[in-house]
Amino acid sequence: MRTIMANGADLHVAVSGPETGPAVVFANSLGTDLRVWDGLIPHLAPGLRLVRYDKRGHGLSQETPGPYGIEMLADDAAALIAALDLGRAVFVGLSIGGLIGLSLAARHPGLLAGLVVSNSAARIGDAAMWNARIQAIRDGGLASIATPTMERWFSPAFRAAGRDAPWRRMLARQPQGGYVACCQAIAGADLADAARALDLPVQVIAGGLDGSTPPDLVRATAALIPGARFDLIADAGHIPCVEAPAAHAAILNRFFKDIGHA
Ligand SMILES: O=C(O)CC1=CCC(=O)O1
Repeated sequence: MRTIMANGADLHVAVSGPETGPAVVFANSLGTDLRVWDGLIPHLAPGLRLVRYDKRGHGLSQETPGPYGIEMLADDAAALIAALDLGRAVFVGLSIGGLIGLSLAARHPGLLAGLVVSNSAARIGDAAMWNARIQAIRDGGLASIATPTMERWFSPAFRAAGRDAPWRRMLARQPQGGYVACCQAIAGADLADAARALDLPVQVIAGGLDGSTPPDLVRATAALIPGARFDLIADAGHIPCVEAPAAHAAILNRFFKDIGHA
């Protein structure tokens, strides 16, 4: 177990692969921790230096008092990349991780060789939606929102097979204050202008059965980003690294190869 002090928060990280390999940093979604990438890692091309981390207020990372902002979470990621001396990394962001990636690319372009925005958008939901979710959590805790969350995260087939059960437990065990603080960060984030101004290779990925960031929303964000590629994983929900890890990794491997990050 390793933690790194980054931008005033002690962040839990998992680092693997050769020290000199091109670096890839993975930022996971709201209500998950870095284990969300476990099934994807074996499908990735060899030789990469892989860095997974729990964002502030999630997993084993420090839960500092909220509210958080996307810029703060992006600066956390920048501090982590600098502390690990990764050079120019590819940042792979899932959902709120994608918002963090868009902000990171805008605020710290020199740190990145490329960006993957997976199951995310320049703007996710609106303030009323996030405030209602925060209120529901304050009233009933994270377990009380687990069923509708699983319906947004995973396809009907995945849930019918009971494969959502461990992820339901993962959601319920996240620090409640950290989850709420990240909801506040998402509610305040609109990265459309940042997306339009990006000047780096970008891969955007959507899940055909995503109930949180539906494919049309993700595609619309891809259309904002100059030169961005877009791919759809038709039979996956919001978390394709869990539900369709081989398909998710295949898109990442092709992107890394095409931009010479391999
Ligand atoms: O709706 C959800 O719970 C999924 C989600 C939205 C932003 C994020 O990171 O995850």
